[in-house]
Amino acid sequence: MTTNTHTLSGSILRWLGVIALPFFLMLLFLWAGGWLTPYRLTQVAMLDALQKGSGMHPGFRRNHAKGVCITGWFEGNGNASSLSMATVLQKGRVPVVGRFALAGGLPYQADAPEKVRSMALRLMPSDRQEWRMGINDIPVFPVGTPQEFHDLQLASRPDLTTGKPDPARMQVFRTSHPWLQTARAQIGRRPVSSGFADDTYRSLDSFLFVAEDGTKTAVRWAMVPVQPVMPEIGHANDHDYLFHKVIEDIHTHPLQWRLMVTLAGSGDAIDNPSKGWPQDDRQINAGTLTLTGIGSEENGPCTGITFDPLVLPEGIMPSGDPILQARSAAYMRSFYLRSGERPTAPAVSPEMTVPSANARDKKS
Ligand code: HEM
Repeated sequence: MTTNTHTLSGSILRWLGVIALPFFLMLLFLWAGGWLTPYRLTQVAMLDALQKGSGMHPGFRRNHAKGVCITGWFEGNGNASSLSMATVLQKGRVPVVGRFALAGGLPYQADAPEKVRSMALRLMPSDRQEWRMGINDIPVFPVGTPQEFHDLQLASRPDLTTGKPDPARMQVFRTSHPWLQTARAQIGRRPVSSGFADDTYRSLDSFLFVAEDGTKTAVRWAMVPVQPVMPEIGHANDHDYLFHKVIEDIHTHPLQWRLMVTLAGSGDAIDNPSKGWPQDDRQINAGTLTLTGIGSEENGPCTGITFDPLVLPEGIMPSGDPILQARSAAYMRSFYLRSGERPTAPAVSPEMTVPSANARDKKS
């Protein structure tokens, strides 16, 4: 009798195992595909929202679509090495590949003073502990969460008849997100420099520097131009004046930026890039970026790279800022999509060049 009961419960368990495992795997599959949580913000939904604003431009980045590749090096001075063990922050020079771009998914948009400019960098030390970053020339990010970013893309998408964002829809977004008013005002009144060369680019998101002994310090950083900052004058008759200017600048002489690291003060928002940090937070000059080459995205050295902000060396970690994870997922999807598409020629396509030895000598 006891033997029969054991045999029966054994076979029930075996059958449950046979049914339960595939059932569990099926649930997992449906969950990962977003079928069980239709309101969860997925990387697909995020990219759809970006595409609703810009339309479909095969082969181009789904954001910051208009750009050029840049090359040069970063020279760490060791000033930040007590805060982070990252190789790139020790004394020494590492090669850099990067990109200048305009925010937005339109690869042929006209350059204009109010448009957000960006610098993206891949710092490549010989021990492969590379550091990638995408940094923008605004003081704070317009939103604080991935959901807000998604909703802003939908609210600001162009109206089919006017080709511009519908003011009523934008007003609904602003009224329902009053806490973003301060960031919007800060972005609106930022000083605008003459071009890419004399602009300051900021991480906006916060990160953690990790020292040898494990101590973590919350930081943000900015690339601050060594070139004198000139006021914006605009060039209405040149559709690509910002790009033409930076191509000419780099062809004439190398361009340089200081990497200024800001240490969070007590009370600074670590997990929300729409909130600025006070001007009197401690800053460290951690090294100098020098750019000497500029060239087309068409088969250029930056085209096969996505500047995912979570590609970090040992010694730099993501903070709790939720936008970082969303960026990483969106950049991967954008990279995946564009890699399988054939792009048309980019709007600006300089041949990859470095300045003449003569021009370099004049600078140093
Ligand atoms: C949830 C928020 C965000 C989303 C969904 C998003 C999405 C994207 C996507 C899809 C790309 C194109 C990536 C590629 O194809 O390689 C991109 C590029 C870029 N993003 Fe974001 N982004 C977000 C927030 C930010 C923030 C906070 C910054 C801060 C500075 C930033 C800076 C950049 C830069 C500089 C690029 C251009 C990189 C390059 O030149 O290749 N983004 N973004």
